[in-house]
Amino acid sequence: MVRNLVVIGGNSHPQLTQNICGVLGIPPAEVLLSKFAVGETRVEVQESVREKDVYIIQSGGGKVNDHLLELLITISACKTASARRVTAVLPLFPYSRQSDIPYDKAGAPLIKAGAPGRPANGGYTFESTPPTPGPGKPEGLGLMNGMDNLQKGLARAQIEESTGSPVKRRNGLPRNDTTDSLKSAANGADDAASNASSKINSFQPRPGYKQWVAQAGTLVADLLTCAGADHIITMDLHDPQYQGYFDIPVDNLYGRPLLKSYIQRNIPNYKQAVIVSPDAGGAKRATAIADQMGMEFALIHKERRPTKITDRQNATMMLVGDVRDRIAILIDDLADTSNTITRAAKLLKKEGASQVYALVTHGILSGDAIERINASALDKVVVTNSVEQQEHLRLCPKLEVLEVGHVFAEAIRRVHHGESISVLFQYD
Ligand SMILES: O=P(O)(O)OC[C@H]1O[C@H](OP(=O)(O)OP(=O)(O)O)[C@H](O)[C@@H]1O
Repeated sequence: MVRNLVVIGGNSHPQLTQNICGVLGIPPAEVLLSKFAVGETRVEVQESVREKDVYIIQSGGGKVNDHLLELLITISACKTASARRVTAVLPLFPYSRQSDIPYDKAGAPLIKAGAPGRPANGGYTFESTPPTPGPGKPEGLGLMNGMDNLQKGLARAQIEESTGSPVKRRNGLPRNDTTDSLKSAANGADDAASNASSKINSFQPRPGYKQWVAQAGTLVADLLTCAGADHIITMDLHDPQYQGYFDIPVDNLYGRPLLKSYIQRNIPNYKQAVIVSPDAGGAKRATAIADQMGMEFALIHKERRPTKITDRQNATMMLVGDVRDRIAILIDDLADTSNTITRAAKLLKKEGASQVYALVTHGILSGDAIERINASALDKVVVTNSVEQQEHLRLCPKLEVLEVGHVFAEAIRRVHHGESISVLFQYD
């Protein structure tokens, strides 16, 4: 029996909200989620949430920016309506792939070359510009400027003291007669100062400083907290360290038990199959499954770390491991354009794999991902319904969908009753 628990579903995945509420045995709360003609989101919570434990379900696929804003407004609406606690349930966490800036092998940000002949990273340097002043280092421009102003001021004070008249500044005001040496001292000081200031005016920071890649992951974490979220529930975060961006509890559920059970039930003689990670980033995730199931593991190594689709298409891929005459099972956290899994499947078939399965927690499948899968060497693609899959299922005969509603329902029930979440995955 769940008391004082309210579940609100956003527009991103009404079916999942229904499934979760079905397991919990409560109806979703009445909310009006609409838009003004201009496109602004409008949220009306149509029942009382005073002193209630509220769970708002909003996933990260589809119109991700609209859904995020809708979630923020709904959190804030519940908070200001005196909800006791508000938990944002994000089956696929939006922006979690942007928790760091893209970088190359040397650790420098990947930025466009600004001009012909400039190195691929745009001439990025780890040196700060202007250099930090310090013992034995040349003075920075800022410090020089300060010193020059001081010298100029002192020279002027000397002239004024000896002549008893104010010295004309370089602004066209009448100038009193002064001794040549003092005049030249003052003018010299002015020249030095104006040289320094023209250096500042013409100062161009190095290209690495002009480019700034937004760390949207940090901002999204802050926005959720500022809107009033007290707790986050999500699944298979792209980068589990992203939890550290929050100063509220984050429960990162695993999709692993669902994927493992699919393998056990549906892949014939699965112990002879090979678990494959399509890139180094997902190796930990895939080896965890291979180890727990006593299966072999292979890795596809991408020659360089790509950040754009075009980069990914150009990246060289090579297989580390043996898949000849065996079923290869690709494991990844998400498929967006599906470029990663379709290219990996092509390579695995070339290396002699008899069949290729892709088991992916979040089937975002944007743009022409479905067409790409249909035309690919993949035999089967298995995703969870952390993102809406009805339309994908209609278009893709190779697609199979695993239900996650009961996992989120159980997590909500446990959080509501103050029970452990980790025991949920203790024996997976
Ligand atoms: O379907 P796609 O459009 O090909 O995208 C899917 C890939 O993107 C993500 O990794 P990402 O390339 O962001 O980097 P990482 O795993 O190296 O962190 C994800 O882990 C997949 O491997």
